[in-house]
Amino acid sequence: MELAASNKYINANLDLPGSKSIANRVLPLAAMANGVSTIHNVPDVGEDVQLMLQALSQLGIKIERIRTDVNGCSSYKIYGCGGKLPVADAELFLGNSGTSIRFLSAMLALTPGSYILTGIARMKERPIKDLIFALSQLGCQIDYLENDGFPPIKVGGFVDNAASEVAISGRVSSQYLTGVLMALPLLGRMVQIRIKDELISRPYVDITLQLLELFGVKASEIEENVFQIPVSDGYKAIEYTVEPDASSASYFLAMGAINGDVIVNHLSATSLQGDRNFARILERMGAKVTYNDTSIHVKASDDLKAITVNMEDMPDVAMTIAVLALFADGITTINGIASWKVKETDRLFAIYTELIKLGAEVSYTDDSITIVPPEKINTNISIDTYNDHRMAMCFSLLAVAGIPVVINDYECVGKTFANYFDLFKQIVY
Ligand SMILES: O=C(O)C1=C[C@@H](OP(=O)(O)O)[C@@H](O)[C@H](O)C1
Ligand SMILES: C=C(OP(=O)(O)O)C(=O)O
Repeated sequence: MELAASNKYINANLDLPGSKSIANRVLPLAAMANGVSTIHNVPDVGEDVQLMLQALSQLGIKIERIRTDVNGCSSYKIYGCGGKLPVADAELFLGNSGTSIRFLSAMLALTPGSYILTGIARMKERPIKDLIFALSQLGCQIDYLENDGFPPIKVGGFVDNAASEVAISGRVSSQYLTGVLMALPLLGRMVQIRIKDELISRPYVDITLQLLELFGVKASEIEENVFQIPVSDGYKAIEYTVEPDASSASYFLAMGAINGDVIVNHLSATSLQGDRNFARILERMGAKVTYNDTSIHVKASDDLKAITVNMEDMPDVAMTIAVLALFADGITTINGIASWKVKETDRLFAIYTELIKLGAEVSYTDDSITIVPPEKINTNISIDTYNDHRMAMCFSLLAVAGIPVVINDYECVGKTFANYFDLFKQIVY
């Protein structure tokens, strides 16, 4: 897709689609709950969430679309199975959705049925070993069907061994801990989970803990990195509205910082998602930022300036900062991004390669990237997107900064935001 340079001052007031991370927690929790839940603002524009919905209906969960909400979202009724899935044998295709495969692997491993979980070729390169190792401590039976440590896997034949403590690594992905936290309340007894090394992407675990509480299970962190699941009779049904996706918001807030005045509604300093803090990074780069009760507002102010920043808590929107570095005065260093290598693509390689094409001087280590912007950014460059939605969305910012660019295979945005470029064109041109 060719994106012409825009010199327009961007004025936008946006209602964005619901959060993938929240939807992909709430939907399986509602599926396992006792009773019928109603969930609003579920993004139909995101393949990851559609794959989760599809998997749940394959497992026999009744799901009813009851209403169309704004911007490609719907409200659904989820008929919870009270922890007893109607279908005991299924093969689930989960695309390249890390949340779907990690959360469902954990939940299904602790139920009596037999299930295969698989995905696209890249999914088969994304590690899952640390999660499997934790689940096997509870008596879960799990086999790797192709390569050790990676999907596809087969889970089945769970026999509870009454373990009261599980140790898990949080160094590669926080999604493993989230999966275990979501699955354990189904056992109904008290269990402790201990992080045996370090925990990256911590704000995502906070989303999990807050949502578990809404579903009636108050898991607590009894000491740093030790989590306790209480005795419970499972999840209760809820009515809930999914917040807009704060990672998707980053592209529009960044447009405000480059050349505009952008308001994103229904996100605030108290939103569940850690990426709510993205605008605070824009503020450090020189944008004028206001957090209101029900919106985040970013306005261009001074020229953008380079910063050194640790993005371990916000790995997804760290990519947005990497592109903004092109327009910032000085040298940007982003630390805390080791997890980039195991996401939709090797994001370290992808970001490095595409920034170089644009004329930047870029270097990296295992968990950092340093970007020196060129005097003049190369125009009309074809940006490869590596089947990674965020590559397409963050490099689209070039057009907003007045640099014409071509985004190859732009349809990859469908993973979380199929209508991204429709919205982009509406507000940028
Ligand atoms: O739990 C979640 O919803 C997510 C956690 C993060 O992954 P890691 O914990 O693997 O960094 C993030 O990158 C991903 O987009 C969504
Ligand atoms: C890393 C991501 O997704 P996931 O791990 O859920 O596939 C993402 O959306 O940037």
